[in-house]
Amino acid sequence: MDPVITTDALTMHFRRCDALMGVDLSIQPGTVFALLGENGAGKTTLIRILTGFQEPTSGSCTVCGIDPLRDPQAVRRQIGYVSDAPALYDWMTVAQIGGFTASFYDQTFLPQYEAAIRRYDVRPEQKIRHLSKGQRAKVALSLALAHDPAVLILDEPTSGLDPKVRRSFLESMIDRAATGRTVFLSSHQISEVERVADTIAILHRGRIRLHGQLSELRESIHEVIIDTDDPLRAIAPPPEPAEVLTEETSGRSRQWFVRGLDPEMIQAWRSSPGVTDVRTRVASLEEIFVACTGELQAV
Ligand SMILES: Nc1ncnc2c1ncn2[C@@H]1O[C@H](COP(=O)(O)OP(=O)(O)OP(=O)(O)O)[C@@H](O)[C@H]1O
Repeated sequence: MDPVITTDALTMHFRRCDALMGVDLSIQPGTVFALLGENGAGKTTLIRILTGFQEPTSGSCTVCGIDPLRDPQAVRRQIGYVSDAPALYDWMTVAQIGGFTASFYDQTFLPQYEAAIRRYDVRPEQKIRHLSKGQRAKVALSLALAHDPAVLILDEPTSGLDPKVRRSFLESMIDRAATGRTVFLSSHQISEVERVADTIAILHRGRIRLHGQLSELRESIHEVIIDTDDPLRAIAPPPEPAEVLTEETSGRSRQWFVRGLDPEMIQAWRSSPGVTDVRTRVASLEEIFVACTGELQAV
C-alpha cells in the first residue's frame, strides 16, 4: 500500500534554530501513528509543514499524495487538524461554530458535528468563551472529525480532557484506523501512545531517532546490565549492527540500552573475565523514549 504521509529529508531552519534536520517518515494508511518528542523537539513544526501552514527550508513531503506546499487547500480537505491550542471564535456558540464551519463542507458535516457534540455532552447554546479547556478541546475535535477526514492530525490531543473522555477518545482513534483512516498524533503521553499507536517515531532535536512499528521496537530494544568484579574492568560494548542508545556506569555495573542485540553477545559477555552477572530484558516504551532523548554517552 502507498504511504499516506511521506517526508523526505525535511529541514526547517528558523533564524535562531534548526527545528527539523532531515526528517524522513513514511506512514501507512489505516494506522495510528504517534510522534513522540520532548518540548521543542520539532513536532508542531513538522505538523505545520504537513498541513501547509509552514514552508520547509528544504526537502519535501506528501499527504494523501498531495504536496502541501503546492496545494495546501487540497491537503486541508483531506485532513482534520486540531492544534495544541485550538483557535475558535470566542463570541460564537457551540452550535454557531458548527454551522459556520459546515458552510465549507458538504451537507453531512453538520449532523456529524451535532452528534459528536451530543456524545461529548457539550451544550450547543453555550458560548465558546465560557467553555472549559476540556470542553473547547471537545468542540475542536468534533469540528475536525465531522467531515470524516482521511487523515486526522492531532497535536497533543488529550490535554485538558478528563480521564474518562480521554480513554473513550483514544479508543475511538483505534476504531478510526480500523476503517482505513489514518490518525497522526503528537504526544508526550507515553502511556497513551502505548495503548493506541501502531507505529511511532521519536523526534529529538529535529531528528528522527527511532521510527517503526511499536511492537517491533518493543521487541528489538533491550536493557543490558553487566556486573563485574572491578569498577575499572573493561567490557566490550555491543558490536555493530547493534545500536547503543545509552550507556551508564554505576560502581561495578554497566548498563546499556541497545537496539538489535545479538543473543550470542550475551554468551560472550558471560564468559568474559571478571564478569559476575549479565541480565537483559526488553525495554519499556518509556525507557526507549528516555534512551533516545537523553544524551548519548561516549562508549
Ligand atoms: N516561527 C518560529 N520562529 C523561530 N523559532 C521557532 C518558530 N517555531 C518554532 N520555533 C522553534 O523550533 C523549535 C521546535 O519547536 P516546535 O514548536 O516544533 O516544538 P514541539 O516539539 O512542538 O514542542 P512542544 O512539545 O513544546 O509543543 C523550538 O526550538 C522553537 O523555539
